[in-house]
Parts: sequence; structure tokens; C-alpha cells
Amino acid sequence: MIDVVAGLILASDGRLLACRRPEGKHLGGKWEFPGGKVEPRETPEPALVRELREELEITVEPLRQLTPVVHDYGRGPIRLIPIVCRITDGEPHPHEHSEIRWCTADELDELDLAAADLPILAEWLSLPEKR
Ligand SMILES: Nc1nc2c([nH]c(=O)n2[C@@H]2O[C@H](COP(=O)(O)OP(=O)(O)OP(=O)(O)O)[C@@H](O)[C@H]2O)c(=O)[nH]1
Repeated sequence: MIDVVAGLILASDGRLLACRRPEGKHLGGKWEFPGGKVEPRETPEPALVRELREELEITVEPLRQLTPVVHDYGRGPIRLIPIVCRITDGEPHPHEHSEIRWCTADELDELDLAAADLPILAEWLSLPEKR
């Protein structure tokens, strides 16, 4: 099983950052919560901080973890670990995505999200307190 962290980056106005995977890559054109694979002997929170520095040039503070989702796109199972976080330094500049967008809950619901992200969004939408 491959562990992948995904950051629900929460802005002070309640929006979350959605990122679009570039065409030509696995799941090209789909939207996701930015993150990536947890390395051997790494734990999810440091992995998220590392990935978001690399991909977006931001420093984040993890706030809480939501329910992990196991999904198989036909290449073996991944465990997608969602972590709500906030930016403590920098502004997002995409290095590995074709587009990034701050979205309200309704806007996220309209996006063409990667399949493994759908249960994560459903959990986020169901939370009475989005923080
Ligand atoms: N970072 C991230 N990956 C996701 C999300 N949803 C989702 O299904 N994935 C999948 O998790 C895997 C790991 O993503 P990654 O960004 O670290 O890896 P990658 O594109 O280099 O992977 P690849 O080289 O296997 O295509 C990919 O298969 C990706 O499609 C998500 O919200 N965030």
C-alpha cells in the first residue's frame, strides 16, 4: 500500500485550495488536494509540509487529519491521507500543477476531482465546523 498525503489548505475566508493535475500525467486534467507520496520512514505531517514546499513554495501548519481513503486506479492501492492545514508562510505558486484555485465548498463540489478525493470532499462538506 502506498501512502499519499493530501492537504486541505484552509484560507481564513474558509476556502480550500484545489490544484489541477497537468495533462499527460496520470489523472491529467483532474483536480486534487495537493500533496504526494509519503517516503519510507516519514510520517504524514512532515511529508505534507515537504510536498507543499516543493509543489507550491508555501509552509503549512497541519491542523487535523480526516479519514484516510483507500483507492485503486488499477495500479495498486493507495491510501490517501487528508490533512487540514493552514499557510504560515508564502503564497502558493504552482510548480507541478497546471492551475490552482481557491474554492468555496460549492465550487469544490462542481470540480472534476480525482475519484479518491470524492469521499474526502464529502467528509469535509459534512463537517459542521470547517476548521
Ligand atoms: N497528491 C495527491 N495525489 C492524489 C490525490 N488524489 C489522488 O487520487 N492522488 C493520487 O495519488 C498518487 C500520488 O500522487 P503524487 O502526486 O505523489 O504522485 P505522482 O503524480 O508523481 O504519481 P505517479 O508518478 O505515480 O503518477 C497519484 O496516483 C495520484 O493520482 C490528491 O488529492 N493529491
